Amino acid sequence: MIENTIVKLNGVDIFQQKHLVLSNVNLHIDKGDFIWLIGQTGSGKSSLLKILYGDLYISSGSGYAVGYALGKLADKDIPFLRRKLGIVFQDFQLLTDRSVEQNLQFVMRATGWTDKKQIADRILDVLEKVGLRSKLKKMPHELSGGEQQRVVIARALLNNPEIILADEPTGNLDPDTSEEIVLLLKQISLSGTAVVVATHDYHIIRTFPSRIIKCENGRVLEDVNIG
Ligand SMILES: Nc1ncnc2c1ncn2[C@@H]1O[C@H](COP(=O)(O)OP(=O)(O)OP(=O)(O)O)[C@@H](O)[C@H]1O
Repeated sequence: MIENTIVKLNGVDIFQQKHLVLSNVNLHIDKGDFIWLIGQTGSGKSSLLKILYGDLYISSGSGYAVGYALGKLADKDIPFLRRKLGIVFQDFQLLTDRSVEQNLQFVMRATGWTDKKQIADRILDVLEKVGLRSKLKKMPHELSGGEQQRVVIARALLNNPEIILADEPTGNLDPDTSEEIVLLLKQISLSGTAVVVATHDYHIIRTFPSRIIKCENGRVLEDVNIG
């Protein structure tokens, strides 16, 4: 496997239950790539992301992501696979009864961190990256939607992932805040972490032009131009 390759799908068919959602998917993602993922509701964007984070299994073709052969994933591999991926969804999924710091600590403990100093340092490090160092002790409801989404991105960065998968990360945000979040994700990609963003927002794609892939009629199309 070439050193820069983060994801490689070859001839993969993607099913939800018995329904073939996407067929013969070929996809190559390198270190530091920033990719827009578009397509109508129900076209298969989330299903494609699910294949990458081991929530759907590959039954035909071959797939590789962050060091794992997706066709051979055992249940015990999945937590380790997910540590190398950062997942960011539209609804922020922060624990509402815990502070920013406690939300991040919770994930770190769950993913095997034990040293208190290392945990504290890493939390400050990721909050610095998303510009929220001063919000350490705040509760989620004390933050704006954009700030909450930044905490979710900070959480996704904790284990230094090779790729961030973001499913409609700006779906609940106003246009200016959406741009700030995408700018942050762009910066993250420039530092070497690949980023895939599923979105319906063509305006933001035009603001931040990059490679576009599209789910359409059961296929994944490459190098799409949205005009
Ligand atoms: N858990 C499931 N069980 C069965 N079918 C499903 C399941 N989840 C999704 N599907 C079906 O798979 C197809 C693709 O859905 P998917 O969620 O991947 O689309 P999407 O492009 O992400 O849509 P959206 O833009 O609305 O998020 C749809 O036909 C959907 O109904």
